[in-house]
Amino acid sequence: MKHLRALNKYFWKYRWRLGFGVFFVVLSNYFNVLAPQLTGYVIDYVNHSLQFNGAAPSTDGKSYDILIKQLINYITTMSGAWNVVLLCVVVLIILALLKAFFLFLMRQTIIVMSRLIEYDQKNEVYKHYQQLDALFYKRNSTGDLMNRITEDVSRVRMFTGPAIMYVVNLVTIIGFSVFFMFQRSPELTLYVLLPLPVLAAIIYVVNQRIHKQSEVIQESLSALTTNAQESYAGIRVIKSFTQENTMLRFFTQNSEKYRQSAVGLAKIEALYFPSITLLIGLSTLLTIMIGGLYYIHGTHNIGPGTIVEFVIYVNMLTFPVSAIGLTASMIQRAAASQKRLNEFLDIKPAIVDQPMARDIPLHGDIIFNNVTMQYPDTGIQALKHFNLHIKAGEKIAIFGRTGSGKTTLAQILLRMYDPQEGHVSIDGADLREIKLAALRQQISYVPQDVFLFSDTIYNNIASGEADVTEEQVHEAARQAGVHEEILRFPQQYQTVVGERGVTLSGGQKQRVSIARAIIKNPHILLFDDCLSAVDAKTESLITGHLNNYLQNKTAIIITHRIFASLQFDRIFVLDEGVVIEQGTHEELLQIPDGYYAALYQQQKKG
Ligand SMILES: Nc1ncnc2c1ncn2[C@@H]1O[C@H](COP(=O)(O)OP(=O)(O)OP(=O)(O)O)[C@@H](O)[C@H]1O
Repeated sequence: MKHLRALNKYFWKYRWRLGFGVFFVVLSNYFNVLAPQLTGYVIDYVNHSLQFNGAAPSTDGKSYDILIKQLINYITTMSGAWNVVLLCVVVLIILALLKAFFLFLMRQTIIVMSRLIEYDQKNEVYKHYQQLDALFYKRNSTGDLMNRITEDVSRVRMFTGPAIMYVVNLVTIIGFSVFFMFQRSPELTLYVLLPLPVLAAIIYVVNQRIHKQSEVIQESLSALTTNAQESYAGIRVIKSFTQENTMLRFFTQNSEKYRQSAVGLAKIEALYFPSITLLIGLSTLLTIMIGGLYYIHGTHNIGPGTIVEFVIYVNMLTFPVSAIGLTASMIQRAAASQKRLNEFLDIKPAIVDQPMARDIPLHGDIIFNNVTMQYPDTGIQALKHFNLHIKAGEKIAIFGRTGSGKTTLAQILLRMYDPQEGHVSIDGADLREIKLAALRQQISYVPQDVFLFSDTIYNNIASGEADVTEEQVHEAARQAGVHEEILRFPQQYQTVVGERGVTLSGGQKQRVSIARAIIKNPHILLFDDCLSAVDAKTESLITGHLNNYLQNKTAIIITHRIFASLQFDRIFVLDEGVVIEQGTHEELLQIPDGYYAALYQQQKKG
């Protein structure tokens, strides 16, 4: 339950809605409990007036609510049982309407509040997800992240809405009805309420089982979501390796686990409701039996009216009491879900703005000083005492075998990870002294694994840049050598890419991604193997454009290909996290058995 304390800030925010909601529940239940008193009285009235020639029964020793008392006073001045019955029917209808009206207002306040909290909470979780660093995303599966922001938030809503409503309803209805029952006959009340402790015990035991089972269900649902999400994302691989059946088997296994636990829960719940109905039935039976005995023996001032009144009270208690279990399990599930949400919300992103961080305009004098980077989860040392100095305005290329640390270098420059040792600075400022947003806004990055949003090509290129013009988008696409191809699509720049639209080729995606980087027009550009999927002709077209575009910019181009038409000031070769060769193209070709020279010869032959 302590996990739910995280919701207090929302309850405070919506305190007026909550306060009014509780008030409406109280009012609706108040009008609800007046009905049995009036029904009891009218039965006694009819009974008495039939026996004593139209005389009203005495109310001595019987206490009624103030409103009912007023009505009874008025009734005693009336003549004719038929008129009294008619008046009582009208009053009962009015009471039912008042009850319904306040029930409506109760839902309008408490349930609406729960929807508002759900909305706020989803935004809070999403915002927090956005702030978390790359390591967090490595450690947690997408299915799990999705599950928490959807399923867990929904379960918490069941607490902030229905559960709170049921609890307030339960407390007020029990409070009101037990109060009036006690006033009427304490003995009969005790007998009628006798099955309640048994009910509470059953509810407790069953709820423990429901809670355990719910936890199992939630876990298997997470596994199932992850499983399904990976199959959709990797559908091309699955199909090309004809792994559909294997994936289906895997999904069916996970699904079977979910089915078993869900069916288990349904069985427990199936037992639960009949037992409650049985115990409530027992209360009704006790009311009629003991109330009947009192009436026969003429004791306790009990007549048929009181018996009917008690039967209505007992039935009135049926739903709220049977909802105890449901409500308790809602609260337990919400607590478990909020615990899962808190686990993520309590994670502090490792990469954050330091208090002294500033918004510095960057030109691109980049220094890696003795940088060692070890990935925390794998323990792999990707850079080892790595040194590199790139002067502002230089264009450098980085070569190296796969896994030599090239992408890691880019990740560190963007502060996706902070190195364990050493310093990285731009224009003399340590990366940690530069505001994260300022740093990332001033570096255009084209990643190795291109990602485009399911949106139009236009929006993908313009992404994030508020005031770009159409001409700028077209020019960026021209520079990236993809403008002509975009114009060939029927919808041109309005073509939707991805799941809902056209699937772009690998090379087209890379070039749209380059156009997206170019449009930012930053001083520093970081291209990670971003021309690997284009043919030689397109490559020389793009590198030709880039030669002009990159003038006066600092560019780091990570690649496995030697571009004939792109002039680099210096070239570096990495191996196992250190620089093993550096110099100009000509200098590197002079290194006997050098990696670069060998690559050049190999590509020349090709
Ligand atoms: N997020 C990560 N978590 C753990 N280990 C990683 C991570 N990213 C890379 N590594 C490891 O760090 C080493 C360097 O990887 P990196 O991606 O920097 O190589 P690379 O030179 O860019 O390779 P490629 O040319 O194939 O892209 C590799 O051994 C890799 O397995």
